[in-house]
Amino acid sequence: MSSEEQVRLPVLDFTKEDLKPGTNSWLSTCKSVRHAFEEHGCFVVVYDKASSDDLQNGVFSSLKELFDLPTETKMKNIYEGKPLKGYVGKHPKIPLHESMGIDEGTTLQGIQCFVQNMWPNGNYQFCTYLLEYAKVSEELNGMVSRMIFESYGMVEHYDKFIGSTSYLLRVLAHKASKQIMPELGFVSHTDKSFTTILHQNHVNALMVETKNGNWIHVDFSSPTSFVVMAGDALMVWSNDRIKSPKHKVVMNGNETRYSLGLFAFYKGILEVPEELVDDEHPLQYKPFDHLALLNFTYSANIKDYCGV
Ligand SMILES: O=C(O)CCC(=O)C(=O)O
Ligand SMILES: [Fe+2]
Repeated sequence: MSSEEQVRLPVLDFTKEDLKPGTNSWLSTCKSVRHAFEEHGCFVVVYDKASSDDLQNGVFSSLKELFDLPTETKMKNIYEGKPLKGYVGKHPKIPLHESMGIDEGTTLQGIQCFVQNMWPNGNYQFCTYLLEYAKVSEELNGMVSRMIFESYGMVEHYDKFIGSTSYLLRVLAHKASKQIMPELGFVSHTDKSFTTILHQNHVNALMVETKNGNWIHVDFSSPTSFVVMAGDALMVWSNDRIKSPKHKVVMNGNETRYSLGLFAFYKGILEVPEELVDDEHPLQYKPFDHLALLNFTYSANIKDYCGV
């Protein structure tokens, strides 16, 4: 095995009791977050607020129940004019993949609205478990966002930023491959979000491209593990200090993989802060409307959208 193949993503511990703004462990974690983002574009976080057996079993059995619904029902997950939020499945290039977006998925209203289309008589368990999980994921995203601002010396911008953030929760199912060889579950892409928080059941399948162009497997099979991923908007905001990494899902083995992604979007115009422009880092991007990027063609390069 070459040394490159042994590269692993950093694992940051967010379970420390005193991980609160102002403490030494907060300050050192801020540094680790910035370093991990700049080196890899993503990292694993250990966070135990959603790891109880009850919540884990509740979330993943709810997702099984959801994806076991008839395709016609799942196709009712439509958000007019917002193609990235609806149902995706039965795609000939990625037959193992199915996913659905839950707009405003960290609110009871957002989840109820989604549930109404799937189960007209309601589904109390689905609402309760998904909301509880989404809240933990949002909390984790808030901590990471604050650490980003703080680590670049701009903590005063955090409150406005997080107050204008909206969330898309995407739930995904990847069936086991029937082939002996590993099979592509979801094509290589970068996220359009500012940050993405990923969680999954015990089935690993995520691969991330390293700076050197090699693909590595990401193990986040523990109930306490999350992946934090930089999206294109963070790449823009950081003026290319942080690169949004390419990633894909490759299925191997004989179990269905359920995963959840919380995608954070800024409701407004994002621009590179002047503090992040200097001789070494000339301005790379024009200000851009983050939510409008969602409707820009999926495969487009961010440079085509708002590059200088
Ligand atoms: O299922 C995963 O772990 C990744 C999903 C993903 O990359 C996405 O939905 O953008
Ligand atoms: Fe992604």
